[in-house]
Amino acid sequence: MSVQQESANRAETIAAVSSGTGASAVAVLRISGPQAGPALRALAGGLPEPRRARLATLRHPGDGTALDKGLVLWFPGPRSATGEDLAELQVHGGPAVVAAVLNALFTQEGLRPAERGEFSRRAFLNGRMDLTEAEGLADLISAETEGQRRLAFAHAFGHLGQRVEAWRLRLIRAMALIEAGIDFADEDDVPAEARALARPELVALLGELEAALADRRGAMLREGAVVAIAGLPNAGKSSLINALAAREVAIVSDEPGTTRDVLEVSLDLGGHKVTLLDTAGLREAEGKVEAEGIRRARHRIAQADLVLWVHDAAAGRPPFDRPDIDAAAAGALWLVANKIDATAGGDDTVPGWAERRLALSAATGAGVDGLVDALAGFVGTHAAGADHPALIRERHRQDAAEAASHVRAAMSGWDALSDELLAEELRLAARALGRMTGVIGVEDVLDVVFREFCIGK
Ligand SMILES: Nc1nc2c(ncn2[C@@H]2O[C@H](COP(=O)(O)OP(=O)(O)OP(=O)(O)O)[C@@H](O)[C@H]2O)c(=O)[nH]1
Ligand SMILES: [K+]
Ligand SMILES: [Mg+2]
Repeated sequence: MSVQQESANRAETIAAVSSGTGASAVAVLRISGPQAGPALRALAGGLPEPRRARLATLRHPGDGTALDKGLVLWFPGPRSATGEDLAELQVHGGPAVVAAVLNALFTQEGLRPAERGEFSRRAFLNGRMDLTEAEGLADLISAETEGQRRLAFAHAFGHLGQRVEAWRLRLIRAMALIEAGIDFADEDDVPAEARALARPELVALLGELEAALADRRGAMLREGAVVAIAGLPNAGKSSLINALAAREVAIVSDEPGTTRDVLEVSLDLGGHKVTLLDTAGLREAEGKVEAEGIRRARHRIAQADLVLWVHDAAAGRPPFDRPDIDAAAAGALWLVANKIDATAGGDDTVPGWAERRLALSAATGAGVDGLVDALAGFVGTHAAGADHPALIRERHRQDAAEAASHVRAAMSGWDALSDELLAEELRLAARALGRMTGVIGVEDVLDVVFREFCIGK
C-alpha cells in the first residue's frame, strides 16, 4: 500500500465485529474513524459521555426499527485504542443481531467493513503502539499455552520495543559523538576524544545484540519445541506418538515402512507447546514413495529441537554408533528403548551418543508418563528463563543481525575508517533497529505484520 493510499484509507471510517464469529452472549462491534461519532449517534440516538458505558436502544437510522438493546461506549480520538474517534457497541451475540446492526451501520455515509488487522494498523500509524507491540498483540490473541501467553503479553506491552529503542539511542549517541568529530575536524584532539567516548557505547551494544541473537528460547516458546520421533522401521514410533497423544493419530502395523508422510501432533506440556513429529523409519527405501517419506523424515529430523531415537529393545542392544541423522539442534538426542513389555531382563546400557535413555512400552503405556515428564522438563529449561527472550520472530532476528553486522564493521574498521564512513555504518545499524519497531519506513513489513490479525482487531 502506498503512503498516499494509506492516508486516504484512514479518512474512511471502518467497522467490524471485534469479538469473533459464531453465536455468543455478547458481541462487540467497533467503529473507528471520523464518522464513528455520527454513526453511533445515528443508531443510539446520542453520544454517551466519553469512556462511560450507556445502555441504549439501537435503531435502524432509516426506518427507526429497534435492532437490539445494548451498551454503547464513546472514545474520542486521539485518546483511544486506534488513536481515532472510536465507538464500541456491545450487543447480543446472535448472528442475526450482529448482521442487523452491521447493516444499519453500513447504511451510514463513509462507513465500510474493516480489513484484517486494520484497527491495529491504524493504532500503529497513529503512534499508539510500535510494530513489536502489534506483533505481541497478534501473538496474545493466538496464544495457546501459558508460556506463549506470558511471552506475548510482555511483547504486547513493550518488552522488545523498549529494548530496541534503548539500543537505537545508544547508536544515536555514538553517532552524535563521531559526527561531532566531523564538525570539529580542524581542531586536532576533538575527533580522537569523541571516538574514544563512542567506543564503549558500541562495545556494550554489540555485546547485547549478540547475546540476544544467541538466545533461541524465544522462538521455541513462541512456536513450541519440535520433537521428532525417529528410528528404524517397526521400532514403534507411530505407536509412541499415539501413546503420547492419547489417540490414534498414526497407523500402526507390523509391516516395516508403514509411515510415509510426517505426522504432527501438538501437546501442551506444563504450559509449553510441543510439536511431536512421527516420521518414516530410516532404512534403504524399497520404493519411490518410501524414499520420499525418508527424505522428508530426514529433513524434519535435522531441524528438530530434540530427537527421540526409538529402539526396539526386544530386537537387541541399541546401536553402539550414533544413528545416522543430522540433528542440527545441538545434539539433543535421546534414546527411547521401546517394547520393554516384550523383553526379558533387558539391557540398560546407554550408548555414548545418547544424552539420556528412557525405557517404555508404547503398547502397554508403561514408562510413557516418565517420557512426558522428561519432555516437559526439556522444554521448560530450554524455553523458560528468568528474563524474557527478546527476539522471538525471524523478522526480529534478521534486523538485529543486520544491526550487529554494521556495528561489527564499524568496530573492526575503527582506526582505518574515516569519521564519515564510521558514522554511515552506525546509521545503517540504527536503520535496521528502527525497522524492528517501525520508526523507519516499513510498508512491506506492515503488510506482513497486520495480515496476521483477524478482522475486527
Ligand atoms: N510388544 C510391543 N509391541 C509394540 C510396541 N510398540 C509397538 N509395537 C508393535 O511394533 C510394530 C510396529 O509398530 P509401529 O508403531 O507401526 O512402528 P513404526 O516405528 O511406526 O514403524 P514404521 O512406520 O514402519 O517405521 C507393531 O506391530 C506394533 O504393534 C510395544 O511397546 N510392545
Ligand atoms: K510399522
Ligand atoms: Mg510408523
